[in-house]
Amino acid sequence: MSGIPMERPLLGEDEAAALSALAARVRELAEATVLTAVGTAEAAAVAAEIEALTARLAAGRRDAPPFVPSGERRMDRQIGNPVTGALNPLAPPVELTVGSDGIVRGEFTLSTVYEGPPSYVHGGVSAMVLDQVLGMAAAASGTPGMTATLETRYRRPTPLGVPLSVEAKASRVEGRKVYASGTICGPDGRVTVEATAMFIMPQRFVPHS
Ligand SMILES: CCCCCCCC/C=C\CCCCCCCC(=O)SCCNC(=O)CCNC(=O)[C@H](O)C(C)(C)COP(=O)(O)OP(=O)(O)OC[C@H]1O[C@@H](n2cnc3c(N)ncnc32)[C@H](O)[C@@H]1OP(=O)(O)O
Repeated sequence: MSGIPMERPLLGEDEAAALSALAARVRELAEATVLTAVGTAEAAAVAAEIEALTARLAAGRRDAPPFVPSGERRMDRQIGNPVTGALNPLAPPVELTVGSDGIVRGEFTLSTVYEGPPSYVHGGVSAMVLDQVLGMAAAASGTPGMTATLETRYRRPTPLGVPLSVEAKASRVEGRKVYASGTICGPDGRVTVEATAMFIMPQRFVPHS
């Protein structure tokens, strides 16, 4: 069992906006850190200032990432999610919409903090994005689940620093299992990564009938 409590505090609109703005600044900080050439003394001075800022934030620490109150869909509540969460500096973040056709779509740009091969996106980052998007497509089919399998096929390198699109759809539901597939495309519309996945609603979450 995880040591993080399942119960989540709910953020009000103002606090969610303020913390999302904070996360956006921290994202800029991460990229500036990867690219900085200010030299050792300045880097050490900035590190000390950041340590002090971190202590200020930690002065009011929650036991678990908060949620936002239920939006249009329950799955939009996880504002600390590492792919879609505006509150999480590690999230690009990828903004997703669910169409009436059940297709989950999003556009996003990945900065150099996600670099794998020089100038291209790390394959694990593409897999993480696809896991989330296919998982949301599974959930949109009415049967949310945990990832049981995820297969990625890297057709061509995914470029950093340019708009990418991602989409996914559930293809079939078999009891507690949902199958989904999706793609990431570059700005030219060509597929860079394809994925298929199977999600399983854990037995313990199935309501007893
Ligand atoms: C209501 C809540 C539901 C969950 C919450 C989801 C919220 C969704 C909301 C918003 C969408 C957001 C999107 C999120 C995207 C990211 C998701 C992740 O990152 S998930 C983290 C990574 N994945 C794990 O850590 C899983 C670890 N594995 C497990 O917990 C279990 O193994 C699990 C749940 C996958 C299955 O456990 P069992 O106990 O429920 O299932 P058994 O009864 O053992 O098996 C059922 C059938 O499935 C097959 N099966 C089980 N695991 C399999 C596997 N890994 N691969 C292939 N088949 C598997 C079995 O062979 C069996 O097949 P036969 O019915 O007999 O034919």
